[in-house]
Amino acid sequence: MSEISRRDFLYQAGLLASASLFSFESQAKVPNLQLAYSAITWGGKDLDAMKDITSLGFKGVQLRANAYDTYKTKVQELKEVIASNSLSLAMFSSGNVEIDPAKEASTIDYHVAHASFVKALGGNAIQLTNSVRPKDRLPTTEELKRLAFVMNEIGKQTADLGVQAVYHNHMHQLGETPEEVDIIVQAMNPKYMKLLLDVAHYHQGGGIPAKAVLQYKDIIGALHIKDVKSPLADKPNDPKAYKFVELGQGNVDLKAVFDNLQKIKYNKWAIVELDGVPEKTRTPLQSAEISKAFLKDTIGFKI
Ligand SMILES: O=C1C[C@@H](O)[C@H](O)[C@@H](O)C1=O
Repeated sequence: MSEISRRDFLYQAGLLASASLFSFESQAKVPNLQLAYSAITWGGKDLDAMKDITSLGFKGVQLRANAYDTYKTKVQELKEVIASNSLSLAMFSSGNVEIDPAKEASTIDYHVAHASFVKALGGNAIQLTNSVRPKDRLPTTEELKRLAFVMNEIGKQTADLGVQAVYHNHMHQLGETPEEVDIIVQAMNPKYMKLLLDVAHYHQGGGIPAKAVLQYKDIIGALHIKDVKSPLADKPNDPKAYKFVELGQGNVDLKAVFDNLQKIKYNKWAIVELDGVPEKTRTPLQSAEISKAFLKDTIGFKI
């Protein structure tokens, strides 16, 4: 072998070796992270959702408050369906928190009832959102702190049942921008409340989700792994228009998110979520397959 072809051979061999090392490393990227998928895409057809989610190899499911309405009087039936699909109930969308003092007792009772339901299903976490963002002005610091205060009260009571309450950052709610999220999170009592960091809502609110992973590493209780596209080609006059899309199809730097999850050795649920199929021609299962392919091929997960 001439010196040049020998050098070329060694170079190619080196590339191959580092390529296989890379794929090995990425498979082991966040070894203790648990992947779940949210039923929201199936629009209330939870039984179909669980069948599809299991078929794709995810280990957990997030159900929504509609499941409470349907199954509150037949909890065992739902528990058996979850178990027969070899799934865990990773998260339950418990709904909105009221900050009006007159509604404090009823909002606490509402979420505590959901927490009992979740406990009976074998789950241990509920997600809190809110619909109290003022329409005509920015929220005040007092309003943001008041939300944290009420959530702390909810979290205190659900903790007694063995259920962790988590605050979900969300567009058009209290906690849209990173600054608002920070005020809320700083006012949360970490003994009772954790953060569900939704990376797509956080990105759309102007934040850098990978940075938030490091910033909130001690208080993150769960993640929504999702992607969002903005602006939209069909809404050229609205630069703020956005839509949720399958993983890898939008603007969220998910690779950076997973790099930082690796740094913090994240070991809790990461729930893949897509609010609705972005293309009418696709089924929820087909959209989930696209996201799964991204997790395997780009992030390196073995699912
Ligand atoms: O409960 C939810 C409702 C959706 O609006 C949202 O995008 C999602 O993150 C969620 O958890």
